[in-house]
Amino acid sequence: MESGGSSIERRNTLRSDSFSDGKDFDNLPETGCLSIIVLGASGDLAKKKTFPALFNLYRQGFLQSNEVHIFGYARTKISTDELRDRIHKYLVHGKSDSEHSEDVSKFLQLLKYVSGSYDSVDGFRLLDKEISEHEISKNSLEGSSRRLFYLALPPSVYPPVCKMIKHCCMNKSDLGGWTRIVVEKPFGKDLESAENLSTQLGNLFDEPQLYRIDHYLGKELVQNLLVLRFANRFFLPLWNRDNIDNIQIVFREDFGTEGRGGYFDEYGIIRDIIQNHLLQVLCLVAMEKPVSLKPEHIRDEKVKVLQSVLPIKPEEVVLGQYDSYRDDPTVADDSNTPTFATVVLRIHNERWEGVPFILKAGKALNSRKAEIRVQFKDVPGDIFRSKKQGRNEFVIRLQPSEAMYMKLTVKQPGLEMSTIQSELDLSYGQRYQGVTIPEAYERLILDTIRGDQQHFVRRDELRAAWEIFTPLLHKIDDGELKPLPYKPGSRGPVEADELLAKAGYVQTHGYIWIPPTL
Ligand SMILES: NC(=O)C1=CN([C@@H]2O[C@H](COP(=O)(O)OP(=O)(O)OC[C@H]3O[C@@H](n4cnc5c(N)ncnc54)[C@H](OP(=O)(O)O)[C@@H]3O)[C@@H](O)[C@H]2O)C=CC1
Ligand SMILES: O=C1O[C@H](COP(=O)(O)O)[C@@H](O)[C@H](O)[C@H]1O
Repeated sequence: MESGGSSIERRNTLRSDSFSDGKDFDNLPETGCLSIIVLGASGDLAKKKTFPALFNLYRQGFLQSNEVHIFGYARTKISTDELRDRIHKYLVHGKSDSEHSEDVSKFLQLLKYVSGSYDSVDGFRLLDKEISEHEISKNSLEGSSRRLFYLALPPSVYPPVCKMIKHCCMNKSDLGGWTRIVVEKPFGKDLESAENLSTQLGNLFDEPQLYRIDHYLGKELVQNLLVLRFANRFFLPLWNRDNIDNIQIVFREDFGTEGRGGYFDEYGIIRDIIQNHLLQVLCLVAMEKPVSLKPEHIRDEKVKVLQSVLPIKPEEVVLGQYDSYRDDPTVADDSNTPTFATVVLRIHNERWEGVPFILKAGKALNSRKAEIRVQFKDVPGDIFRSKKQGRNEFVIRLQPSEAMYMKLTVKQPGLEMSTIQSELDLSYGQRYQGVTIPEAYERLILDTIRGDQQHFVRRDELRAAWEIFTPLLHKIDDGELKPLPYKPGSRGPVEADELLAKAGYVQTHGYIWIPPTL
């Protein structure tokens, strides 16, 4: 297929080659029907992300009407038709062709809503009955059916819900069937609470049944990181402390907590973005080459990176809170919660000793983007005196407008021998015209069905991630560290830029990368 071809091929099988719940199912084809159960189906994530992702998988042929049924479960008392009405507009969002609307109505027919509480046997028995009826109607052999429970719920209810699933909704798995549980972040609030949650879930399900989702791991350019690093000769010799001066991993949003103030005030930007999304990206940027692409080999290397991170120094942290944040009635008037943070992490190993990894995230800033910026050291013996032009940088723009570009110094075209900064630019919109880049949730749900845990967070990874941030978070929770005020629509506190410069980042003045237009 040409490199600009269809992003996902239609497939008949949902089987992954790389993994199978720790059991040897090689001789057991997955013939049983598939039930996907979205718990918290009345909520924000379910309507905006989970159902649309399922719809896109259906539309592309990854979920087949003859084998899949989708159940919504929540306390809210609505009918199946009301649930269909609620999610309809999120499925058709931005699309209008008639073929699509036919797909939408067929997809909605796969849906069934069951109402019940999260800790009652009655609700879950009813759910199990509905799932079993579906399995029987599809002539699915006992032991071969597959059940995927997606917890689009606040983590506080994970333990009772998992207990109920274990108690009332497990199927037999001796003929290749399975039961898997997908849990959303935040997985805990600190090391202790996360371990507590992991233990409660671990007492009910084996690790290969648990899928801790971090949707940044499903983003196209995050998935590209290992390919870039380990399939290109260019990068192999350069990717180390001898050549790289500093690395920034940045998340910026140009809107505030909007409607999620209550949740956010309890967690703050470090728990919401940095401890999970940005740290996962850091792992992929910094890890050593895994033995193979097997999920366990990759996750082993990620854990090693996390375990090599040194304790965070308070002087290498800048926190901020945007001015109108506390106007939200769901936010405490004296809230100490940061909506912005810059944190320098240092990795104590042979490859990265001395290279600061600067993680920066903020809400209500002047732009929306997420990117990785690798800044190289100055050229030794600079005969062109090109240092003033700025350093080489390799930038991976995760969103919006996925791209990667290399900032480099070239001769300015013309008669004079002068230098200028330019770039080698791979902008996806231009290079891969007509290709739809799948949504992160789409890929990750497909992985859960295929049983591929590569892009999910393993328990020891989670533990190591909390070990890094818990001391800092406790200092913030105790009011020992306070966020600095910043204006909504700004770059955040100026102190953050000062910290960046102190860590070694040299800004190129006068250069700006403009994504190419078609
Ligand atoms: N929304 C988003 O953009 C993102 C969300 N997440 C995570 O996904 C999960 C779900 O998020 P989201 O959909 O926004 O959450 P919601 O607040 O919308 O909750 C989802 C559903 O859970 C039920 N619920 C809410 N609060 C409680 C409670 N205290 N006790 C029991 N049930 C409750 C409600 O259903 P009912 O009352 O009908 O039972 C609600 O519709 C969370 O873990 C969140 O952190 C992660 C990334 C992004
Ligand atoms: O997990 C979260 O992510 C979103 C940002 O996701 P993105 O894919 O749009 O970058 C963020 O807005 C939210 O606060 C956080 O919980």
